[in-house]
Amino acid sequence: MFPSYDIIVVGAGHAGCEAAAAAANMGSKVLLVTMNMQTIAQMSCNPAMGGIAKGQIVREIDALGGYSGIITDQSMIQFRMLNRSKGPAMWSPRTQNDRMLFAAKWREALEKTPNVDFYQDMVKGLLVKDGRCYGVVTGLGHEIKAKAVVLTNGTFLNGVIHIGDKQFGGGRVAEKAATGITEQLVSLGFESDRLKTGTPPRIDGRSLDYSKMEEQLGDEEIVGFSYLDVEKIKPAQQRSCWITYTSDAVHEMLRTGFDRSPMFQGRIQGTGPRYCPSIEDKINRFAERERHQLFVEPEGWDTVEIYVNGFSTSLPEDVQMKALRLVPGFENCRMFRPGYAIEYDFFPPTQLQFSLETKQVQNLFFAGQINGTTGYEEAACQGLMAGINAHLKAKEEAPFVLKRSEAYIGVLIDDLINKGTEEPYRMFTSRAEFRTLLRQDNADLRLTERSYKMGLASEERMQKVQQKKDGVTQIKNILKELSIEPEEISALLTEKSSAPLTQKQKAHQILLRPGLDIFAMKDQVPKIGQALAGFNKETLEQAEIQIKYDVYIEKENELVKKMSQLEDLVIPENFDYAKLVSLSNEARQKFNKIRPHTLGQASRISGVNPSDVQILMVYMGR
Ligand SMILES: Cc1cc2nc3c(=O)[nH]c(=O)nc-3n(C[C@H](O)[C@H](O)[C@H](O)COP(=O)(O)OP(=O)(O)OC[C@H]3O[C@@H](n4cnc5c(N)ncnc54)[C@H](O)[C@@H]3O)c2cc1C
Repeated sequence: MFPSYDIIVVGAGHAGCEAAAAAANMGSKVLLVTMNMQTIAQMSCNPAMGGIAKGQIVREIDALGGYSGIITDQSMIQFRMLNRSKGPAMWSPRTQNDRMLFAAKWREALEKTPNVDFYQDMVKGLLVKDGRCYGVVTGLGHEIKAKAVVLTNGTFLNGVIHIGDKQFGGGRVAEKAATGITEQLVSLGFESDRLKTGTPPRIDGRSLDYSKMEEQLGDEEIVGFSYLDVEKIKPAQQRSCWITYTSDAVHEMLRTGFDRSPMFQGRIQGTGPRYCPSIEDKINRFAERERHQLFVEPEGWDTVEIYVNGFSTSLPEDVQMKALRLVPGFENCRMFRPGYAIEYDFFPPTQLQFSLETKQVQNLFFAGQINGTTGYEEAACQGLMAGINAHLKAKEEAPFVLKRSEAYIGVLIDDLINKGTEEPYRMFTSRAEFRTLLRQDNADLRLTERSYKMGLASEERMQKVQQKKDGVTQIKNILKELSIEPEEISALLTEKSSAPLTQKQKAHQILLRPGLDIFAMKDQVPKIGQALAGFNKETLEQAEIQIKYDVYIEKENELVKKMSQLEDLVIPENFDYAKLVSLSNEARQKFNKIRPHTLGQASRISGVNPSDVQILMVYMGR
């Protein structure tokens, strides 16, 4: 019934969809097996993409030729560039999306991708022989063969849902849990563990009083995620979000449910996301806080359903409802669906190689929540990388690995593999040491060419990047050569409270002044306006960032060079750590388990001290 495939992707969540698209676009014949084809690219939690650090990841996925950026742009109902008041390293795009449109666009995009076949069934096990995976076995008993398999099971592996004292199996509410895979992998020597996450109740927007809330408008300019020209909504069409707050009364009401809370009664085994806690966790941990902010977010264009961001909970439904009705604007609210918590199996990611192939079983790749991460963006980027690497493995080519200095995706995978995770891992800008280099505005400059050379990013993408690169160089040269007389710019300098020029100065030098920007200079100084006519906004902005932040960028580049010296020191594959008696026990255990490839990698493993690295270095003759 089934031909033999190059790649089988198990699960059509954010990771699975990107994995299937990437492998297929590189030329592999792909089968996407998922339990329910109606839930392809389902947003399990809030209908939003991007945000701090996550926005950078979506831009990187797009730069590499993934679909998440395009689909997010096509389905957004609101756009905001967060952190605009800070330096560009911190700018992070974020969208509110139409949940159903997002999923529909993903399915459409996959159906239009040549080389992707679909099959709806639950994968119950893997075909493994001599330490190599060569296919899957489904619930209906089909054995389907492939050169490599990517597992992206999300929260479905032995998932258990909790609402108050009710508890039932499920991968998401109203969807079955997946069984069989964990048990088989454990029997093959994999370690698995439990994590948990939660989601808030969904409310009927017609029952809310928005006059009691603060309106949160979208930006006046919509930048979007994709570097391609994707048609987006007009700023005026955007839907607003709203802000309201909990209060002491709300907290008191929530506390009445603590005795039936799965979290406080110890009925949930897994660790939850520290940075995205449930409301009961927040009022418990931050008891001194009088109120917590709630974001009231529409779920789409044609629905009245509302997502109450910040009110994730697994308390009993009656308590959820009573507490919500004490929130300003929610006095008469009607509930569509209660909030719930879910716990599920994951596989500590220290069991993976940088390609996301497992160490124990060759040609088997893991991506997404199965690796202990949380978030659509974190899942999608792993899916993309696993899809690329599964394709490369099937073609017997070298893996594609991104360094920490090249992409947030590199930081994420490096963290997972070297540090593992004991709680759901999400990305933050603080996890990246080279933030000035890893900006959302330059992901295309950083990554597209590499992807193009590998056969993933399209010709169109590559041409756009080349144009941008050339344009930036030209703008920088123009500004370096263009002399501005004091009287030509005096009005602008006065307006910006900047000291007047005493003699002519190069435009490049003037742009370095705080408060001055390239667009004002272009608009108000005719000579500059003429010289820069013909460059688009994105290219001008890029040139400005590179000019203004040149010193910081250079500093980070220097640091990258220094750090890469350790990255170049390769540790022999079968290195015997038992020989190094002065290593700490913890370091020896971790080195044996993770088997770092370089001294750089060894230095980043959690529990390894600089002294351990020094011992290694001395032994290796440095
Ligand atoms: C209740 C809940 C709350 C969440 N809250 C947040 C949050 O607040 N913030 C946040 O950032 N993230 C949150 N998440 C996480 C976010 O949804 C996930 O990180 C993201 O969706 C993971 O993507 P994924 O592709 O790894 O898996 P998923 O999106 O879970 O997709 C898994 C896919 O695999 C399929 N599948 C599973 N097992 C099998 C099998 N054996 N055979 C065939 N198909 C299979 C499923 O049908 C599904 O299509 C939440 C998730 C849930 C469920």
